[in-house]
Amino acid sequence: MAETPPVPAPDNETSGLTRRRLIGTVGAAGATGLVVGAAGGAATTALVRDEPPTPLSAVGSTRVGFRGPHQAGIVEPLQAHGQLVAFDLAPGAGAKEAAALLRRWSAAAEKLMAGEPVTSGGAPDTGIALDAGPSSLTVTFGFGAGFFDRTKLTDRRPAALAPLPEFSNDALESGRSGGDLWVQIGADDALVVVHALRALRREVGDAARQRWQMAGFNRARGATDRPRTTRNLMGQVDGTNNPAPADEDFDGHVFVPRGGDSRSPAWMEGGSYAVVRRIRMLLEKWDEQSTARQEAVIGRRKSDGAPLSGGQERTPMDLEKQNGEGELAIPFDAHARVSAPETSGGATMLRRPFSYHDGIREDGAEDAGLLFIAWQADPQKGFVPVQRKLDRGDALSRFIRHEASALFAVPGGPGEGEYVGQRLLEG
Ligand SMILES: C=CC1=C(C)c2cc3[nH]c(cc4nc(cc5[nH]c(cc1n2)c(C)c5CCC(=O)O)C(CCC(=O)O)=C4C)c(C)c3C=C
Ligand SMILES: [Fe+2]
Repeated sequence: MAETPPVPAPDNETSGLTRRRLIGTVGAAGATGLVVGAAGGAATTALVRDEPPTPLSAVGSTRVGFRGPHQAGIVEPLQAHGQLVAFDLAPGAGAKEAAALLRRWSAAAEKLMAGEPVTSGGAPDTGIALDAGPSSLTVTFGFGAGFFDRTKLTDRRPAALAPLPEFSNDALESGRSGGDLWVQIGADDALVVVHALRALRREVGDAARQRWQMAGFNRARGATDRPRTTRNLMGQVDGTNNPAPADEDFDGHVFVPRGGDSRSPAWMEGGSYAVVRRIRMLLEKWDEQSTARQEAVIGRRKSDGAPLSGGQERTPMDLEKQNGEGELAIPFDAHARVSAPETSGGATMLRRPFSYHDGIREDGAEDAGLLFIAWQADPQKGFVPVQRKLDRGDALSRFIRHEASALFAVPGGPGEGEYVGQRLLEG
């Protein structure tokens, strides 16, 4: 079937992230690449809703390509649902078992991202997504530092994958940090995400054990009336000053260059490094602050994300501007000022987070915050210098706790006939 151009997803866009990986939309249920439930999608819908069936919308039919220079799930617009899962290789599993797992995972991910069912070792598809389209599903795979020891590929471990330094504000839980292997799953439908999660987990077999899992969400496509950057659970517009793929130096900031560089071997060409931080928001304390105080903490207006130096959301911050009292309009310790490349020696990362809300903790506080995911060509030129500065003097740090941390080398996207990580495991 000839694929139609992708349908824009205005309310999911973040800072002009393009949909360049989106290979198109597929037509109404029954079209190539879509799977209709055993009883027929139309009949099922009519039975449940007592109304005529609606055609598959852009939300369900948007499909992202699995193959390409970069893995999917880095530059695509934020999806409404996500699962982050880390695994450790099983005792006794080495490079051979890891390569077989990555081969199985890649085959499954390609089918899942096309909206197709996945059978596993003779077991039929679980059926969880049988009547859904691909729903912008992306599956992304990464390697933690321990992977290279367990597979005896230590000499191929990138220098850029060195452990992150400790920060004074960290309260990290080891059980929810680190991991040999990482899978990021995102889609605009929750069942599509869980379908992918279960299909990929079934492929693991004896090769690895799950270490941790985190579920997240963003605003759903169609939930707002015009293009907007997403909001986080503090109510802030979050993502405005992300680098955009159209920026001249975007690839240099986010992806490892052709042939690698001094801190990344050639097998990482087209790849990126994902810093994953589970950051709890102290929401009760945050809610006690006036809106003016909350805005001063970030340096931007809560209503529309405009900088406190004036203008609209996309107006560049004027870091010198003073208010009527002769104070800096964007305070000295405002989060947006402290983290900006202009004040951090040009350090740049692409932030692509999910929010999370896991209920109430034992101390009665909300267990909610941000699954912060930062993408960069080298963490030493992105996350690390910025977090060092934030750790020293960020007004936001009084309202957040970093509770889990991981760093993964995410290799480039697979070429035709390749599996993800093949250049590492067979190169
Ligand atoms: C080390 C990197 C960063 C961490 C950790 C971090 C946590 C964090 N941030 C917000 C909310 C906002 N951040 C904003 C901007 C912003 N944040 C970082 C880096 C980290 N944030 C950067 C590099 C920037 C961009 C700075 C710039 O160039 O202007 C904003 C403002 C809007 C925007 O540009 O996105 C908000 C809001 C939270 C809630 C949080 C931890 C929970
Ligand atoms: Fe931030």
